[in-house]
Amino acid sequence: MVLNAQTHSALLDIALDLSAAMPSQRRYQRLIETVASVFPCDAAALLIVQNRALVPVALHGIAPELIGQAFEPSAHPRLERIMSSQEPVRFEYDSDLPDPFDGHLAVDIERSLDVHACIGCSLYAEGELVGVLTVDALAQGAFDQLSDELLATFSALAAVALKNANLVDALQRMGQQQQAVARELVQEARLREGEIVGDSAPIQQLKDNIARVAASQLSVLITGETGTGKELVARTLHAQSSRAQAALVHVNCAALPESVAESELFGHVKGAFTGANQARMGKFELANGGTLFLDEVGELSLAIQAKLLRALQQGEVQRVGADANVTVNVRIIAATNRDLQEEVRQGRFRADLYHRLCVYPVKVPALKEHIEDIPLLAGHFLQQAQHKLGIEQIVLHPNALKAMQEYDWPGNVRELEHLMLRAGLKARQGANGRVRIDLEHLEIAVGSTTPEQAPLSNENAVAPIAANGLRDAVDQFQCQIIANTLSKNQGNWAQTARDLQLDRGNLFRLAKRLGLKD
Ligand SMILES: Nc1ncnc2c1ncn2[C@@H]1O[C@H](COP(=O)(O)OP(=O)(O)OP(=O)(O)O)[C@@H](O)[C@H]1O
Repeated sequence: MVLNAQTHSALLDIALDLSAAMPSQRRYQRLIETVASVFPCDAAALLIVQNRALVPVALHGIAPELIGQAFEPSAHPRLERIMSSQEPVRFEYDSDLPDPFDGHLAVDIERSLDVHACIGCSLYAEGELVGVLTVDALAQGAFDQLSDELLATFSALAAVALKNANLVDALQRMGQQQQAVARELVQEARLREGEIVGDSAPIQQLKDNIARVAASQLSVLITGETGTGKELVARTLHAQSSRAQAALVHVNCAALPESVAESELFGHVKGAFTGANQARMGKFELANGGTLFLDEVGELSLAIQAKLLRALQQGEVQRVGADANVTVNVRIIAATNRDLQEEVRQGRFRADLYHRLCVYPVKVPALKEHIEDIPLLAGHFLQQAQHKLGIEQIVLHPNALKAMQEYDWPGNVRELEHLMLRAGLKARQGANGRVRIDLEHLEIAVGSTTPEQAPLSNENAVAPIAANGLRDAVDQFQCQIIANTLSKNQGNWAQTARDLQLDRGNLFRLAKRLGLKD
């Protein structure tokens, strides 16, 4: 086959395009334009096989609205003929098989349809039929000089181009699907695990601080008012540390009665005391290789503080009743809402323990110090409320937001979290699907009255009978009472159960049924 310079450069163009990164549509159009520039034709079409039909993806000299339409081979005998042959098919100028593009060709070809030349090539890539290329010309015998060899060369290149574009499309689709799945997973993980929300300067500084110390093995003391997010900070710190794959063991020092504190922290051997029927690991051993989070560390008695200090100094623990020590490799993160330095001054906290714990102090700001994060935080908690309460969409009225920005937040972020859940519950009454939280749904009085001081209005006390009947109204009323009491008790379920004179297990079950608890 002897190629002239124009044909040679056209083939080269197609070959080069094969490896170039470009959108499929552009790849197809460049291919058909190259074909049209080499073949003495007035119209050309590139069609791909999709669900056994042929779909035009690039056209030259044919009405562009045909792109994307499906041509069933059974209804278009010329296309059927081309598809069933692996050689180029030349249709006689007077062939009585109808042209698939009848009525859509450029005007002058249309007029001479009965006397035009037409060739079709099936496009095979790796033995698979991927498409069809057709060329039409006004002039009778226009393609007589074209060799089958040249047609086959173009067809082979066109087939590979189609196959490539299909692959790229499929990969992109897969990529998009994977991205969507990944986005969902991230969203889910965020909702489950919790992330530090906020982009104010104090929160940014907090995040920087966490990132800085996470990679080290230093003991960290997290301080801040109640509900500011100290536990969340501890979890984030552990998750960003090299111990992230190991356990984060949480010890609530405030809930550790003196009598069992030593055994809880260091474990015991069988028979160490009455009722010790089995040996048991303490929290230190459980956290071996990981992180031990001593929450509310300021509540520990001086006696336990002494034992804790010894364990930290020696890197060893002794189970109650045991003779030998066990070596442990534990990173300590402690948290308190007390002013520990003041506690040291008052003789209630050991100075040496304080210095061991406070190698790297991290202070979590009170919510009133980063009030500019309220919109982000409120949005975050409303999204959670939306999930918990099965609401389609919750929006916040600007007046409600303004009131929240003027409020004092003595209970900090936890108070905001509970307020958003309660407001969602209230606003949901009688609404279907979409819910808007207005000022009236918030229990904060403008002028910084705390919720506890706000009078319990009739509306708060008794939920109106909802559209869904008494059962729904009772549920909503119970929800409201539990959420209110929980908020008053700063999220403490045991105290809430006591206040409501309910057994804790019964309260948990009820809260779960009402969607207040996971
Ligand atoms: N910046 C924040 N972004 C998202 N959620 C937050 C943030 N700060 C706190 N929270 C949420 O507020 C709630 C209270 O936080 P957390 O329990 O960590 O507070 P705390 O300071 O440990 O409280 P306490 O001193 O009473 O133990 C949690 O549900 C936590 O996920």
